[in-house]
Amino acid sequence: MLMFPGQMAAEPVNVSEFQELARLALPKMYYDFYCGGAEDQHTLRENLEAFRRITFRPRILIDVSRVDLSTSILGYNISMPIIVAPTAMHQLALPEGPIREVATARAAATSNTIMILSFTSSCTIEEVAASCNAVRFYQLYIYKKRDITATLVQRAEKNGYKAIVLTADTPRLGRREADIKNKMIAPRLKNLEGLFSTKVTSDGGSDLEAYAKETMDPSLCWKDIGWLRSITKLPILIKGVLTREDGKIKFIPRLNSVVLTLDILPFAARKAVQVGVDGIIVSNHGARQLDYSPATISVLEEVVRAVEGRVPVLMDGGIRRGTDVFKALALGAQAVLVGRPVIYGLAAKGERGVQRVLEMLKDEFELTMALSGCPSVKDITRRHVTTEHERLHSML
Ligand SMILES: Cc1cc2nc3c(=O)[nH]c(=O)nc-3n(C[C@H](O)[C@H](O)[C@H](O)COP(=O)(O)O)c2cc1C
Ligand SMILES: CC(C)CC(=O)C(=O)O
Repeated sequence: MLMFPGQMAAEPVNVSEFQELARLALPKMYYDFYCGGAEDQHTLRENLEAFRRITFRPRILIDVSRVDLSTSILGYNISMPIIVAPTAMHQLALPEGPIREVATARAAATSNTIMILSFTSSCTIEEVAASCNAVRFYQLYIYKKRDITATLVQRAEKNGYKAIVLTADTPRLGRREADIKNKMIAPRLKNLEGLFSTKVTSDGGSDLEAYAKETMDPSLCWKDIGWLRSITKLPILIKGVLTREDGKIKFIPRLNSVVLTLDILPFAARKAVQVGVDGIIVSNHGARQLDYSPATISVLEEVVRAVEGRVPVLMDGGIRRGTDVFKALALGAQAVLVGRPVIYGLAAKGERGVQRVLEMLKDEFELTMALSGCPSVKDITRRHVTTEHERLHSML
């Protein structure tokens, strides 16, 4: 956003402008941490670019005097198919005052949508739960010290979180070169106070990476979903399943609904269903883990097909416009998660900023629906978009 000296900053009108405000507001180390991706950041660019290669097939002369964006996820009614992704350490975006993830949760509540609280949050599970009536899911990393993970799951359950989102794409942290150069600090995790010290120091690079190496369990495998199910009644969402080899896992009967945040691959999608999860989130962790993973929107349909409607599929990665939300729904997602845009809102304007970002995406999505001839989310179909693959195929 270009500004002349003395000129008042105009209110941002889109998510990119919020990003610029966040860049101006944050110390470089934190801004780099939030906006960066892994290694060459190819996937980071692709997450955005792949949306631009999808075009619309809008319909006309359909009554769109009322447009209904509401939907439901795992039985929870929400005002729009846009929910808050789990992102770490909101304290870095909003250092003043005790609020942090509480501000994000309150904004989600005002927007009548779901917030997924990160395992690496600055506020505690209890603080966020007490702050508002947003429907909350709890994102989980499985630590080498299983009892710590189990304690947090129990606290989430006790405090009214409605599902566990197991992030499974992080046996080790992706190589984020800006964090290495900046010597990114390790999180101080209030949730772990009295349980475990997260104070680690790297030998000259990213403390965050050293923290992940020290804590995350790289031996995590499919059978551990059985363990997780044995310690909670909550639905479980998993993030980050990858190979056909996962087929060795035995079927675990579904005891209750389970949601899964899945990173990318269709075999993984089948596996996720096989072990009895109730939903999948297609995600490449905002391009922060394995660089040269495909853009999530480009593999969404493949995953949706593999799942064959047995569980809902959600997606995240690169959602910056209401048109992106529409494209994801047309390709089979039941809802999308937004990560960085929420942080940009928080860094720029606190709770009100997050609220504005969610509102902007909602308004843009509503307009996209109207201009495409879709009065409700159920009216959005595969035939409302053309993918690059289809365009290339039609030229043969
Ligand atoms: C700064 C940052 C921190 C994140 N922290 C977490 C986390 O703690 N747990 C997790 O499962 N995913 C985490 N993610 C990934 C997000 O949940 C989500 O997959 C991603 O941000 C979506 O892409 P987007 O940022 O383009 O919307 C993080 C992403 C960012 C950008
Ligand atoms: C502390 C990190 C493990 C949080 C995270 O998932 C991320 O930065 O992408």
